[in-house]
Amino acid sequence: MIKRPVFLVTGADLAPQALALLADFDMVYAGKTPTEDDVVRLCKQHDPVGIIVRYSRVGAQAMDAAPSLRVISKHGSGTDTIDKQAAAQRGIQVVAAVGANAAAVAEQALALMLACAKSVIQLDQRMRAGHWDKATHKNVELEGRTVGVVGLGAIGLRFAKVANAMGMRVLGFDPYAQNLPTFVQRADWSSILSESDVISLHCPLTNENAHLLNASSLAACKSGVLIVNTARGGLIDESALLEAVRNGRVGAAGLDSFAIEPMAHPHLFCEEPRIVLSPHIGGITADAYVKMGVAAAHNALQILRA
Ligand SMILES: NC(=O)C1=CN([C@@H]2O[C@H](COP(=O)(O)OP(=O)(O)OC[C@H]3O[C@@H](n4cnc5c(N)ncnc54)[C@H](OP(=O)(O)O)[C@@H]3O)[C@@H](O)[C@H]2O)C=CC1
Ligand SMILES: O=C(O)C(=O)CO
Repeated sequence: MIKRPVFLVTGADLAPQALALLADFDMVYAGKTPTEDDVVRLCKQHDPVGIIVRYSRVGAQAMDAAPSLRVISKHGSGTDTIDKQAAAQRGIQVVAAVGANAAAVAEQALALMLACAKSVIQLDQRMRAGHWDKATHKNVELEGRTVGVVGLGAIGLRFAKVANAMGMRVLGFDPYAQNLPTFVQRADWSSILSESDVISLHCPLTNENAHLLNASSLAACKSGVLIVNTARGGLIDESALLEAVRNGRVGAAGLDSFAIEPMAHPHLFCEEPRIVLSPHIGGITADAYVKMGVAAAHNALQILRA
């Protein structure tokens, strides 16, 4: 029997619509949260022509373990867990399904911003404990406030558009984006820090921006700033953020991404009611899951068939 080419998926499953596109391939699944070693082992065992990255790191060792590997296709947008330099050196192409989960993540960022501004989780917990804080608590009104959007790509621009429709002034920081829409006012980093009432991160994690928000940048923020991070945990120094929430420099933080995932439990973030948490789920709605799978399969096939 002729052996069919293999796709390795670093996750437990793919949407049926994506699988239909890959019907000519044998599929191998690395499980729910595979380690880099799992990926290396499966590459050695199955020599895939393509890897669809849902979760996990894919480094040089995995690439070297799969001589047939030609494409690494991200089931989503951020490619920070893929060693792109090692891939380029080996002639392996890296592609991403940018845009497939943009609506989902922009909505998650808006949900976290609103949860922070309106103390949604905190007040819910207080009421369940028998408190009625109407006379003592004041929420933040977002209309007329300034939001600093960091990264003006598929997600950042969608988020910015809705924020602007809510009456917010939108400042945007992105050294690479061109032709910004009129509702975004381009700003330098120091203006983002000094003028924003809300800062929402929507840029990739790269070598140049690790700990973009750290003790010194947080100290330059407006007192009470709301921080939203649906991008990557590594963009924030988490200890500095925790300290800034505790001392009130940061009014509240809504986080969907963490330096280490899954986030450890117990974690100091869980002790702070003004930190709202979600388990890196922004990009995962039922609709986005299908769109990401289809785009990841389609992108990989385009490369294999070129
Ligand atoms: N929470 C979740 O589930 C999800 C999180 N994400 C995260 O969101 C990020 C953005 O996604 P998406 O909008 O689809 O990606 P895009 O590539 O469409 O947009 C990112 C934008 O940020 C720019 N950028 C790069 N470096 C910096 C920097 N140092 N400062 C400011 N801007 C920068 C990019 O420029 P250039 O194109 O030149 O690099 C690009 O314009 C992803 O990289 C990922 O980390 C994405 C999807 C799901
Ligand atoms: O698309 C991405 O980058 C993600 O984080 C998916 O969850």
